[in-house]
This record gives sequence, structure tokens and C-alpha cells, in this order.
Amino acid sequence: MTAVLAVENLGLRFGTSLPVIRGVSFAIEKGEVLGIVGESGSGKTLTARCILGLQPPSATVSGSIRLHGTELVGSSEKSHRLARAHDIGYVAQDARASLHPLLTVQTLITEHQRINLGIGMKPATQRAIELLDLMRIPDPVGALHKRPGEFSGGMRQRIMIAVALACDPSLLIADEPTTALDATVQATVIGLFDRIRRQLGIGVALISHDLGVISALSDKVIVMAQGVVVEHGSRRQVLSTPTHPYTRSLLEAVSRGRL
Ligand SMILES: Nc1ncnc2c1ncn2[C@@H]1O[C@H](COP(=O)(O)OP(=O)(O)OP(=O)(O)O)[C@@H](O)[C@H]1O
Repeated sequence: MTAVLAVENLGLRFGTSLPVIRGVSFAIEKGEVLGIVGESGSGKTLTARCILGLQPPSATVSGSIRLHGTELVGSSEKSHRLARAHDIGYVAQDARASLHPLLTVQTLITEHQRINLGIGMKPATQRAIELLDLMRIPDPVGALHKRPGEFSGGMRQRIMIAVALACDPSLLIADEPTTALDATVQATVIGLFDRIRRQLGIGVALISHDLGVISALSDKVIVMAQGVVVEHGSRRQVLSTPTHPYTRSLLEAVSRGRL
């Protein structure tokens, strides 16, 4: 079976400087959550941006990124944009701030479907209601007519995830989706990602510096440090029997309550 996403030997450099990402490889299957963990600056977000084709213009990307077997590295801007629009949902760091404050929830969720998939307003709205319900937004029909500012931070995060799922992607990339939330809301959002994976059966790349979040959700884990993957395996392997000193130090930091 072809993986939803297969990344092989991914590299990224700025100009002639040393690469900031080197030899990164992993795969994500349908319904599987891959946790990508590492300290700040280890290359997690740049890896996600390469998958999306949104790397900084000054960056050169090498290696292979295949989405359902289709190569994205070196593909045209147009084909990458199409892959992004149809097949990849993205919840960016501090995504809540990126919801347009003047647009209603209905417009936020339906416009992607209308523009990217050519779906009419009625079915797009029906899908919006289903997604708000999946995200456990109370009174989804009433929520359609509200604007982001009328919701709490945790609710805005859920709306952002619904927006990312609007075009029925087969891959969802979530970059630090729980970082700005307090502990109780974090737990709820973790539960929602579990629902997404089970009910929609899509692959999820979950990026976090928080090993607790990664361990709650991931089937497989990669640990990044200074632009390389230093550990790669099932959640159990990586978190119970880490082989790399960096992973051990992350786990020790968790047990001392420092992460
Ligand atoms: N536009 C850029 N130009 C030059 N260097 C960059 C650029 N963007 C990121 N970097 C560098 O690349 C490295 C990896 O950055 P990246 O944002 O992927 O880290 P990260 O693991 O996601 O960190 P964080 O958790 O803080 O977001 C860092 O050293 C960063 O300074």
C-alpha cells in the first residue's frame, strides 16, 4: 500500500551555508499519527513547510517528498499548490491568530471548499456543520454566523482545525497545536485529534516540543535535533527504550516537569 506521505533524505539549506535539515526520512500511513518532537530550532517547522511547499524562497530543498506516490520536490509551484489545496490540511503555529477576524465561521470553512473543490454553498455549509460537530463546537448551526472573536481561545483552535479539514485532506499537519492552550483545553484538543484520526482515517503529522502531547497521540515518533532525525520508531520503542542520549534527556526533562 502506498503511504499517504513518504519523506526520504530530505535536506534544506539557505544559500551556501550548512544545511539546516539533513537526511530526514519518515512515512505516514492512512489513519496513523506521526509525532515529530524536538527542541526549538531543531527543524520541525521547516520540515512541515517543505511538505507544504511553503519553505522560505531563499531555501533549497533536496531529497524526496511523495504524497500518495506523487513527487513534490522539484514539482511546479502550481502542482504543489494543488496538492496543498486538495490533500493537505495545515494547522500552523498560533493558528488561532490566523483566522480572519471579520469573516464568519461559515465563510472561513466554506470558502476553501468553494474555491478549491468548486463545491456549492449548500453542501459546503453542510460539511461545515459536520466538521464543527466533529470538533465538538456547541450549536454548530448557530456557530456558523459568528466571528472568531466571539469564541474562546480553545474554541478558536477547534474552528481552525475544522478549516484545515474543510477540503477533506488525506494528511493533516499540526504544528504545536496545543502549545498556547492551558492544560485542560490541551487535553480536549488531544482528544479531538484522536477523533479525527479514528473517524476520518487520515494521516496526521503532529509537531510538538511537548513529549506529553506526542506520547498521548502518536503511533510513531521521530525525534529531531539540530536538523537531523536522531531517533525513529514506534511510540513504545522511542519513549520506553530510547537509544539516543538526546531522547533520554527529553524524557528526563519531562519526568522532572521541565517541559
Ligand atoms: N528563513 C530562515 N532563514 C535562515 N534560517 C532559518 C529560517 N527559518 C528557520 N531557520 C533556521 O532553521 C532552523 C530550524 O528552524 P525551525 O523553525 O524548523 O525549528 P523548529 O524545530 O520548528 O523550532 P520551534 O519549535 O522554535 O518552532 C533554526 O536554526 C532556524 O533558526
